Amino acid sequence: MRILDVVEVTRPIASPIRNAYIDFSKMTTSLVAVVTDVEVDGRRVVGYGFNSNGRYGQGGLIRERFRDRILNAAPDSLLNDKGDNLDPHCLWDVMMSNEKPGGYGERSVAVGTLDMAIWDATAKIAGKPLFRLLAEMKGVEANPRVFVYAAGGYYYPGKDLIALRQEMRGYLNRGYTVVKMKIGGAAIEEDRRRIEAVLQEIGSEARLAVDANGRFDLETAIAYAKMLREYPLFWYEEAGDPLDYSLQATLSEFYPGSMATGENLFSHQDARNLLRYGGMRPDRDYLQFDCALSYGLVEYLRTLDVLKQYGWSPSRCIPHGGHQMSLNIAAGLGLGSNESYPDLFQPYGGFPDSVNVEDGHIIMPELPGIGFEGKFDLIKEMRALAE
Ligand SMILES: O=C([O-])CC(=O)C(=O)O
Ligand SMILES: [Mg+2]
Repeated sequence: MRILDVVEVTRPIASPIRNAYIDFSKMTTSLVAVVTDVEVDGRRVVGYGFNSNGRYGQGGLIRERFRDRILNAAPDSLLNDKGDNLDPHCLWDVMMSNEKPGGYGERSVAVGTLDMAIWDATAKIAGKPLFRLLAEMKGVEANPRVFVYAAGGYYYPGKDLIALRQEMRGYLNRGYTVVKMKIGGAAIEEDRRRIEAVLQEIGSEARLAVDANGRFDLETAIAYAKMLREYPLFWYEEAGDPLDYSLQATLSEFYPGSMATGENLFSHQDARNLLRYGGMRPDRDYLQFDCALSYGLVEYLRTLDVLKQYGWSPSRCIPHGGHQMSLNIAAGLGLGSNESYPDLFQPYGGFPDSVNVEDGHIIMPELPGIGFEGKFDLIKEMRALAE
C-alpha cells in the first residue's frame, strides 16, 4: 500500500462580505487530494481536504515542501503497525521533518489541509465514517447527533437592518437555534442597533453570538463588553488580538457571560498558552481551534490532551470553519458543536446533501471517510482534481 500522488489546486472562495478585520473579495482555499494505490469496492481510494476560510490557499508550501516529503518517504514508514492502513501520525512526522518549533502560523494551514485528506483516505480504507473510526480509536461512544450553529451576519455593501434580519430569519427557517453575527466593523452604536434588530427578529426562537474578529484594543473590548452584557448573548467572540492573552484575561472581569476564541491559534502550544494565561473559564467559555488551520487532527488530538490537563471538557470546543472534518471530530470525540456557514464558502462548507438541521442539530450519515461523497457539488470538484 502506498501514496501515489499528492495534488493541490488553489480555488477562489471569494464573496463581497467583510468582518471587522478583512474582506473576502480575494479569499482562496487549497483543495488537495492524496491518491493511494488502494481500491475499495472497485474504486481507487483518494482522500480529499481543503483549508478553512480566513487563511488563503497554501499551494506554494504544499508543492514546495510537504508534497515531496510525503512522496519521498519510504512507503512502509507511513503505515500503521499492521501495515493495512495509513498512519496519519507517521505522515504528520514526515511532513514536519526538518521544521523548527514555533512560528505556528507559517505552515500549520498547509499541514492541516493535507492532514484532512490523509484522514479521509484512512477512514475510507478502513471502510468507516471518520467519526466512527475516531470513537473506536479513543474507546468512546460516537454520537452522530451534532449541535451546529449558523454563522453569518457579515457586513456587506448596502446591507441594512432589514436584510440582516431576513438573513437571520432564513437560518431559523432552516432549523438553527443559535446564529452568529459580526461586530466591530461599525461604530459601537450602530453595532448595538444591529444586535437589537437581530434579537428582535429571533426572539425566544434562538440565541445570538457576536464575533469581533480580533479587532479591539483593550479599551474598546471593554466598552463593547459593557454594551454587550446588557443582552442575553450566546457568546462574545475574539474581542482582541488572538495572541493577546492578557487582554482576554482582563476582559473576563468585565464580561460575565460566555466568551469564545481560538480560531487563530494554530498549535497545541498556542492553545496551552491561552488556557494558561487567557483567563478563559471552563464552566462557560468556548474554544474554537480549527484543525484545518492548525496542523490537522493529529495536532488537534494533542490540543485535546492539553485541554484535559487544564481541566477542560472537549464539550467546550466548538471549532471554527464550518467543514465536515470538524463535524466528524465532534461526533466521534464529543466536541460541543460545530460552526456552519449556511450561505457562504460553497461548495466546501456545509453538510452532505441528505442532511438537514433540525432543532439546531444534524445527524451524521454513515458515509466512509469524512463524508464528502455525500455532497454532490463538492465531490464533483474533488474528483475533477484526481479521479
Ligand atoms: O469571518 C471570519 O473570518 C470567520 C470567523 O471569524 C468565524 O467564522 O468565526
Ligand atoms: Mg470568528
